[in-house]
Amino acid sequence: MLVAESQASLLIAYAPLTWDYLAAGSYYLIPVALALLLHQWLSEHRPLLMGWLWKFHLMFAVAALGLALVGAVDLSSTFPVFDGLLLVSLLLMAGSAGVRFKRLYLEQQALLLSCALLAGFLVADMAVAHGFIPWAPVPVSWGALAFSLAVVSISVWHYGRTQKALQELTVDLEQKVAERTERAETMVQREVARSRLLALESSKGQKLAGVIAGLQDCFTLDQAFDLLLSALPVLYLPTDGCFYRLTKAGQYERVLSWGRVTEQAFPLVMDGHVSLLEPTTVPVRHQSVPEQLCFYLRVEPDNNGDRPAGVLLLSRPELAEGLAEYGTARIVAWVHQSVEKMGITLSGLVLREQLQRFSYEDGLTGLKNRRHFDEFFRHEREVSLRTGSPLSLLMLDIDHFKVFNDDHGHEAGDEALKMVGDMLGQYFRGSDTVCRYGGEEFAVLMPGAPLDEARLRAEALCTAVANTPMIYQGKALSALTISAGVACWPESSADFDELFRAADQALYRAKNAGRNRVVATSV
Ligand SMILES: Nc1nc2c(ncn2[C@@H]2O[C@H](COP(=O)(O)OP(=O)(O)OP(=O)(O)O)[C@@H](O)[C@H]2O)c(=O)[nH]1
Repeated sequence: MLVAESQASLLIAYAPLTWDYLAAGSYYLIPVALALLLHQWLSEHRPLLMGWLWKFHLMFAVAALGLALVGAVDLSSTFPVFDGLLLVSLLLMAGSAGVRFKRLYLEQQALLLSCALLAGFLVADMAVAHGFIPWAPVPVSWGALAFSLAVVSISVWHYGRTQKALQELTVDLEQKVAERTERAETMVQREVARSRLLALESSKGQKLAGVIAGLQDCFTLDQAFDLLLSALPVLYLPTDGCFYRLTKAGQYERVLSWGRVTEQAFPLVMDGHVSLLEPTTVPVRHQSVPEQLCFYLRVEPDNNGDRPAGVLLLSRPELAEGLAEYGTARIVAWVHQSVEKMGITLSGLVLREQLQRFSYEDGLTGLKNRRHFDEFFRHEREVSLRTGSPLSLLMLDIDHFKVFNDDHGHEAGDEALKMVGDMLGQYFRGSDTVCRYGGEEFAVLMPGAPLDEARLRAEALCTAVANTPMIYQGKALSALTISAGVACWPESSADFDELFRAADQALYRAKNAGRNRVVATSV
C-alpha cells in the first residue's frame, strides 16, 4: 500500500491506474489480515465475530474492486464506505483484543500495539480526509513502519529463540542418544553374560546328569563318595570351593579343594557344632550374599542325626555387573538343586545298601543269615566241584539253651546269642562264612578246609565258649557250652546233597554223647 501510494511506484512501472487499484486493494485487505490474525489468536473468544469480519472485508474488497474495474462504480466512491466499515471493524477488533490482551504472549501484544498505532494513524487520516478534523499531515507510513518493525523484530526474536531451542534440543537429543546407546550396550553385555550363564547351566546340567547316573551305579557309599569327589570340581568350576566330610569324631574334614582356596576362607577342619556355617539360601531381590556359599549334603538314613554327611563351600561367584544379583540367585538355586539331587541319590544308595544288608544279615548277631548261607553254599559247591578242593560244613548248637533262657530270661538269652556270634566271627577266616542258621543254631562253611582242620577249629571254639563267662547286666552267669557236628566234601560225603544231613547227624551224635563236644563224620 505504501509503495503504491508513493511517487516511487511510477518509477517501477508507469501505470498510475493500476497502482491506484493496488493501493485500494491493499488498503481494503488491511482489516482482512487483522481479523484473520485475531481469529487465530482469539480462537477461544468470539471466533465467529472475527470469522465474519475477515470474510466480510474480503468480499467487500473483491466487490468494490470488481465493480470499479467493470465501471459500475467509481473507485473513489468506495473509499468512504470502506472507511466507515473499517472504523466499525477496528472498534470491534479493538474491543475483542482488549478483553484478551493480558492473556496474549508478549510478541502478540507487541504486534497488536503496532497494529493499534497503524489503525490510529489510519483513523486520523480518514478523519482528515473526510474533513472531521482540520487538515494536517498524518504519518500513516510511520504507523506502517512501526508495524513492519514490530513484525521484523518479532521474527528476528522468534528466529533467535528457535535457534536456541534447536540448539538445546540438539544437545538434549545427543545426550539422550548417548544415554540410550550406553543403556543398550549395557543391556547387550548383560544379555551376552546371561546367555553365557544359561549355556554354562545347561552344560553343567548335563554333567550333573552324568554324575547322578554314576552315583546310581555305585554299590557302596564309600565308592559313591569317591566318585562324588572327582566330580565336584567339574560341576562347580569356575567357582572355587571345598568339600568337607563328616568324621566319626563329629568334625568336618576338608577332603577336597579346587580353584584358589585359602585356609582362612576354607579351614581344614570345621567343628560340627560350633563353626559349621549356616546353609546359604537362595537370595531374594536386593539381598546380599555372603562371601562363602555353604551347602549341606544330606544323606538321610546315614545315622548322622541332624548333621549333614558332607558340606560344600563355594566362594561367591564373580559375575558381570548388572548380572550379579540375578546370576548369583540362579547359581545358588542351581547348586542347591544339584547338591540335593546328589544327596537324594546317595540316600537311595544307602537305603539300597541297608536293604541288601538286612536281607542277608541276622539282625541280632550281625552274622549272615540262612538265605546268604544257602547262596554261598551253592556257590562254593560249584567251586569245589570244579577245583576238587574240600568244603567243610560245621553245624553248631548252644547246649540247653532253653534252660538258660528259662533261668535268666529271654534278653539274657539274646545277649548269649550275640556273644557266641561274636566268638564265631573271630574264630574263622574271612573267607569262611559264619551264619546264624536259626534259633540257637549256627552254621559255618569253610571252603578249602579238610575235615580235620574244620574239626580242630570247632574244638577250639567249643573250649573257648565253655571257658568264657557270660556277663549279663554286670553279673557273671554260668558259662555256656556248644556242640558241633562237622562234615566235609568229599571226606564225609561224595554227594553234596548229603553234606547237611551228615553235619546234622554229627551234631546229633555230639548232643547224645553228652554235649560240649565236636563230632566229625567221615565215610
Ligand atoms: N533268647 C533267645 N532264645 C531263642 C532264640 N531263638 C531260639 N531260642 C530259644 O532256644 C531254645 C532252643 O531250645 P531247644 O531246641 O529245646 O534246645 P536246647 O534247650 O538248647 O537243648 P539242646 O539243643 O538239646 O541242648 C528255645 O527255648 C528257644 O526259645 C532267640 O533268638 N533268642
